[in-house]
Amino acid sequence: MLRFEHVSKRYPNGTVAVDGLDFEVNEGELVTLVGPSGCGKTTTMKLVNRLEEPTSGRILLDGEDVSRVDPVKLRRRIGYVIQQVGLFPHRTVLDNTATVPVLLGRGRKAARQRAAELLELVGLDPAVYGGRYPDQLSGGQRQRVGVARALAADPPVLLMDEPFGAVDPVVRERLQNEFLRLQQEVRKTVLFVTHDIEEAVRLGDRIAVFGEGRIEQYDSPAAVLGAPATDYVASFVGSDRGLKRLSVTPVERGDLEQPPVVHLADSMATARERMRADGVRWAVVLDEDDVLHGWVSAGDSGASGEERERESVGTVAGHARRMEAWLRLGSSLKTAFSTMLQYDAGWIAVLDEEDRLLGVLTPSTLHEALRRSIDADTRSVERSDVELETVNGA
Ligand SMILES: Nc1ncnc2c1ncn2[C@@H]1O[C@H](COP(=O)(O)OP(=O)(O)OP(=O)(O)O)[C@@H](O)[C@H]1O
Repeated sequence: MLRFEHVSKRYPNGTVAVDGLDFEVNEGELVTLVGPSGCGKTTTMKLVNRLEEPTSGRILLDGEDVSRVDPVKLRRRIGYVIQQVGLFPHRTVLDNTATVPVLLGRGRKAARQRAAELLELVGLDPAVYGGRYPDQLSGGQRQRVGVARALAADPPVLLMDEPFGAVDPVVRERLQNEFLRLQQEVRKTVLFVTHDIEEAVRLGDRIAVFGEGRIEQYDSPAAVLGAPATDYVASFVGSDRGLKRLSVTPVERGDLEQPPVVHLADSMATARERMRADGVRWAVVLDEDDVLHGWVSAGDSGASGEERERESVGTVAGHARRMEAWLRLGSSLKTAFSTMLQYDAGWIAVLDEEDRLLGVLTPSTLHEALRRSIDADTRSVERSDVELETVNGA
């Protein structure tokens, strides 16, 4: 879809901003470019939409050399979102968003209709925000308008240069989540510049780690964190990369425990029987629609016969306790861990997309999943040790 072939850029003052870039971005892929200030990330972006021209090499968009495409036509195919959003201060949010469709010759009415849809898509109610002016918005809201505007021409490619750099960390995380959800819907080919490794890891399908005008590693987030290709990458991702890795390691089916499951309408005698059969002292409780309700305990094992008798009376509904912590399958181990801490819970239900219970995560299964993630790290270290030994032994 987008391909860099031996691309270099030397500015007239002699600065070599990028030096022999070779990489490819697939259609619908979100690639983050990460690296310290001045390593050439912004220049790389500007070469794509021809705000800068390469000194050597070429860039292909859908197989076509961008240097042969008229820059104005090219930029219609490429949305551009920058940190200083650059909204027109004297136009309303709706008109700002409709700017490009109007330029593209869409009727004003159709363009505004589309703009309203896009504002909706980025989480701004057009009825509330459409008539406001940019200075009547928060920084985060302005960024959303910037994203809506970039999407307005429905370009297949989006270039985003630190779009969430100017907002506080909480708003930033919200914008990142919203953007991920939006990207699931629109599936653009995205180049996203950031100097924040956490942001790169959260958003990227792949990450290009830049150092001094070159790509040091181009890989999945898990690989960049788990097996940094060079010392430079290792120091850039930080010594807490094991922890960062939690945010890219998903909860998998194999991690789940399967406690007995009972329904609110079941009798307690049935519930106790199931727990006894499984050798456990609690069961997950679902309501009549199979939606998570909570849990029920088998009761105190030291209870007298009479007490046990009482505990067995009636339905599960009379004994069940609420438990609302749950996760989707595929959530990160980091989310699992923080949910468990937040609810101070001994277990968390894991649900599928249709809210059906798939199993539960307990501290011990979470621990195993953490091990799985850390082992993957250690294995990659061992592998390089082995290579060294082979070299030394030869
Ligand atoms: N127009 C220019 N003329 C000369 N040098 C430039 C020009 N633009 C950028 N540079 C230099 O090229 C190098 C790469 O700059 P670039 O803006 O691409 O880096 P960056 O990784 O995006 O940095 P930041 O994260 O600070 O935005 C820097 O040394 C910068 O000073």
